[in-house]
Amino acid sequence: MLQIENLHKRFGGLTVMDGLNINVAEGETRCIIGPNGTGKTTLFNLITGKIKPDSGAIKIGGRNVVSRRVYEIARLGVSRKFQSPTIFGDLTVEDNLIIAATGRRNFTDLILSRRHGAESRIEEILEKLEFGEFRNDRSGDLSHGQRQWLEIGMVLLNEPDLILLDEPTAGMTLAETARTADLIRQVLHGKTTLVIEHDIAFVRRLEAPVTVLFRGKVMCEGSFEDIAEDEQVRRIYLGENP
Ligand SMILES: Nc1ncnc2c1ncn2[C@@H]1O[C@H](COP(=O)(O)OP(=O)(O)OP(=O)(O)O)[C@@H](O)[C@H]1O
Repeated sequence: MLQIENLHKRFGGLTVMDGLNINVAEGETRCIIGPNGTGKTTLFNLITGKIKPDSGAIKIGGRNVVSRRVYEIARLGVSRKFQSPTIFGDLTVEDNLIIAATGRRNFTDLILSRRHGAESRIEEILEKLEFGEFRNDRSGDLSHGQRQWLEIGMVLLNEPDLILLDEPTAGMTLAETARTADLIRQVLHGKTTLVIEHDIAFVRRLEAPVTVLFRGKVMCEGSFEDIAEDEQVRRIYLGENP
C-alpha cells in the first residue's frame, strides 16, 4: 500500500532523510518510533506532500506521489490526524461526526447526509468509540482523551485508504493512553495506518510492527519484543531499562 524508496531530504546543511526505505502492507498498522529530531514528523510531511523530497519515491497504492500537490494526495485517500484536535468544540459529538462523514462532499450533502447512508456509519463509530451516551454533548466539554478519540472516529468516517496518526497519546493520562492503543487496535483494524509515538507503554500495547528511525534511516524493524531486545535500539532510544 505504501512504499517509501530511497528517500532523501535535506534542510540546508541538515540531512533529515538519508535513504529511507519503508514498506507498509495493505491493512497493516505500523508504529514509527525514534529519538527526537530524527525525522518522524518530516516523514508525515513528505507523505502528505507538505514538503517535497530531494530524491526518492513515495508510492501510495503503486502511484509515486512525490510530484503531487497536498490536495491531490489527500484525494488519493491519505488522512492525517495532528496532535492538536481539529474538532468543532461548539458542536455536538454527533454533528462533528456528520461533518466528517460528508468531508469530501458539499454543504447540501451535509444537510442531507442522514438520509444518504452516513447515519449507519456514524452509529457504528459511536458504538465502537463507546460514545453513545455522549452523542448530544458539546464536543468542547469532552475530556482531552475523548476529543482525540472523537477525532480518530472522524478520520475513519473520511473513509481513508492511508491513516497517519502523529503522537495520538500526547498529553494523555496512563489510562487514556492504554485505551487509545486498544481503540486503534480495534477500530482501525484492517486500515493501513502509520502511528508516530514516543510512549513506550503505548507502543508495547499496540502490538503492531515497529520501525525505528535514526538519522533519516531505518535502524531496525520488527515486533516490539524484537526491537526492545536490539542492543543498538536500547542504547540509542529506549535507554537502559526498556
Ligand atoms: N521545514 C523545516 N525546515 C528546517 N528544518 C526542519 C524543518 N522541519 C523539520 N526540520 C528539522 O528536521 C529535523 C527533524 O524534525 P522532525 O520534526 O521531523 O523530527 P521528529 O522525529 O518528528 O522529532 P520529535 O520526536 O521531536 O517530534 C529537526 O532537526 C528539525 O528541526
